[in-house]
Amino acid sequence: MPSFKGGGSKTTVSINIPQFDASFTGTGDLFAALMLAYITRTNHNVKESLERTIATIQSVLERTAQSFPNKVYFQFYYWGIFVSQVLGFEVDAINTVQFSNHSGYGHLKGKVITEQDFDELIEGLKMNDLMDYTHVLTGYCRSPQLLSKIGELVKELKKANPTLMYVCDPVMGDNGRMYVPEEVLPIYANELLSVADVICPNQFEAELLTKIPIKDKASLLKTINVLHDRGIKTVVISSSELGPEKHLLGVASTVVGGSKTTVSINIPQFDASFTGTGDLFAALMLAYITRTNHNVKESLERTIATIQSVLERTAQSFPNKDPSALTCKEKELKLIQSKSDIENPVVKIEAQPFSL
Ligand SMILES: Nc1ncnc2c1ncn2[C@@H]1O[C@H](COP(=O)(O)OP(=O)(O)O)[C@@H](O)[C@H]1O
Ligand SMILES: Cc1ncc(COP(=O)(O)O)c(CN)c1O
Repeated sequence: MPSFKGGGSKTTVSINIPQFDASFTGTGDLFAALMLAYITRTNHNVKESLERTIATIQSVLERTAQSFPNKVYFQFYYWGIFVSQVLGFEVDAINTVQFSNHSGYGHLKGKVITEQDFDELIEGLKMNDLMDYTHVLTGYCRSPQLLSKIGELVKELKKANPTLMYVCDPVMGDNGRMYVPEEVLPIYANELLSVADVICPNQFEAELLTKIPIKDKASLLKTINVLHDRGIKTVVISSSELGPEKHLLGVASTVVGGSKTTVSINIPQFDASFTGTGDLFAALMLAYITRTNHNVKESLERTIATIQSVLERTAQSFPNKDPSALTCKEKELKLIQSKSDIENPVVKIEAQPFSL
């Protein structure tokens, strides 16, 4: 029964809530967050806030019996989580780091989770029989020991569910610079690639993994083939510098039943560098590769369409500023504002068969 005392006049309202014949966990959290939103929107109109909050929770509880077909398991930071949820995946996330902010800012405070922390979380999931994952997506991780454990876990999960898809985003660096300890490289190269179904390095990361410098389309194709030869079904280079002027080139390649399809896409380049786009890319590819059953052309097109609209909205939020002059904070990706573009991306750029 919320009550508001403002300007001397008090309003108190109550609502009858149809009761479900079960008890749920999480509804109190939901209630508080919804009341916060509606009290803000209505400027403390407790009647409307209570009504909308209860209406929302009632519909969530009604829908709770319908479950999603996919249960994704995430191991990283936050950008991809929202995208996966919007695209219909139920997400369990383990933050491999709990930082105050991403590493693009001048200062970084916080903690990297330890192997013991990780073991405890996995133990709890196992004790409750919650390890029925359909997908695993790994991203930013600074600890080689932890990455190695994640590799073991993926093997275990695959034993339990042979159709589980593991998408490995080997987050190590960009533009010739590593931003994680270099000890993670051999773990990706020797332990994680062998269990990955999909891998999505950027150009620099692909070079690190294969030791092949990518200077032209031929060396790019060679890199992709080396990664396929390691048993990876779908290899995606999220961006390379081989596009036409003011464009990046993205490439995706898949081998199904012995036949290979490789496509590329020209990505209009913004005059700024953003953080989180690689995370977004991996989460989007996971969703579309799943939906289209490894149709790399459609997956790459929809992924790029989505990211382009997120970046446009991000850059346009300061229309009087040159994108290259935006601060780190101003460049935080406008994900929530892009929810409908994430749900229904409009493909404007077609991917083409990749040819030399
Ligand atoms: N400056 C940019 N202009 C246009 N698109 C970008 C830009 N930076 C990133 N992207 C988009 O984000 C995707 C992933 O970025 P990329 O740089 O490859 O990953 P990472 O962040 O892991 O280095 C690219 O495929 C591209 O669509
Ligand atoms: C915490 C964290 N997570 C992930 C990333 C990777 O960012 P991106 O998706 O742009 O590759 C970074 C960038 N250094 C980061 O600081």
